[in-house]
This record gives sequence, structure tokens and C-alpha cells, in this order.
Amino acid sequence: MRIAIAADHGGYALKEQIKNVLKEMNLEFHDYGTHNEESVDYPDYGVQVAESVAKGEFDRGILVCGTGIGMSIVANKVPGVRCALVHDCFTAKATREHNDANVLAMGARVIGPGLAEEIVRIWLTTDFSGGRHERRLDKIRQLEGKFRQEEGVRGC
Ligand SMILES: O=C(CO)[C@H](O)[C@H](O)[C@H](O)COP(=O)(O)O
Repeated sequence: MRIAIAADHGGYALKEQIKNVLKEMNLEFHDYGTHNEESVDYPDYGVQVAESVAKGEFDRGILVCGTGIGMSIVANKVPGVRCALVHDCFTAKATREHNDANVLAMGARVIGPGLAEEIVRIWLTTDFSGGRHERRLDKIRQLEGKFRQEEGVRGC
């Protein structure tokens, strides 16, 4: 499994710790930045991970900012991305089983590194359950198609 990872300045330190988890798990990853704690804008980093996952260049994405909210909003603008903002172990598992979430967002100002690492481990090792959940993902894909078409009509 290949992972794309990024953070803004608020998530930089936690991103570095999560990279150690990925190394322990022998997972290949690409770090899209940021590479220090200088202030940057989270959309510039979130979109790179989201696009790379949507294009199939990576299997999963991990995004960290202060709250995780901005990163999750950005990632979910990219068709094909199902980004989950997760701050507990229960939803880390559930969003893989039910939503087949392909991007994980977390807030470094919300949870500590120990919990974040546990969330990453659970999220990376839990499979999608399929079944009735596949039908719901199909409906999400249909909605993406509907809004793409409407944007085409409006010339957006
Ligand atoms: O939560 C965020 C956006 O929803 C991000 O955490 C940013 O890290 C946060 O907005 C940055 O704020 P700052 O005051 O510029 O450090």
C-alpha cells in the first residue's frame, strides 16, 4: 500500500511522527510537505494528497492540520476522495468499514500523538466491509457525477 501524506504548519510535528509509524509498518509513502513550522495555507497541501489519491498514484492519503477540518474540507472537494476527519479509534475503524475512506484527516491541536498513531494503525489495517455499504458509495459517486454535470451546464 502506498501512502501520500501532508500537513500544514499546525500539523507538521504530528506528520513527522506519523511517518515513523508508516516506516514501522514498512509502507511506502511520499511526503508532500510542509517541511517545517513556518505558516502556510492548508489548501495548498491538502489538494496535492487528494489529487494523487484520486488519480490512483497512491492508495491512501493522510492529512494533518491544526483541527483537521480545513484539510478534510479541501480533500472532499476532489471527486473520488472520501476523506474522514477522525479523532477516535471507533470512527477510524468505522470509516474504513462503512465509507471506504481513502483519505484520513486529523487535527494535531485536538488529539495527542499516541492516539493519532493508534488511529493511523487502525485506519491502515481495516478493510472495507462492502455489501450494503457499496450501494451507499455508489450513491456518493452518482452525486459527484450530478454536480459535475451541473457545473458543466453553468460553465463553472
Ligand atoms: O484547522 C485548520 C483549518 O481548519 C488548520 O488547522 C490550520 O492549521 C489553522 O487554521 C492554522 O491556524 P494558524 O492560526 O494560522 O496557525
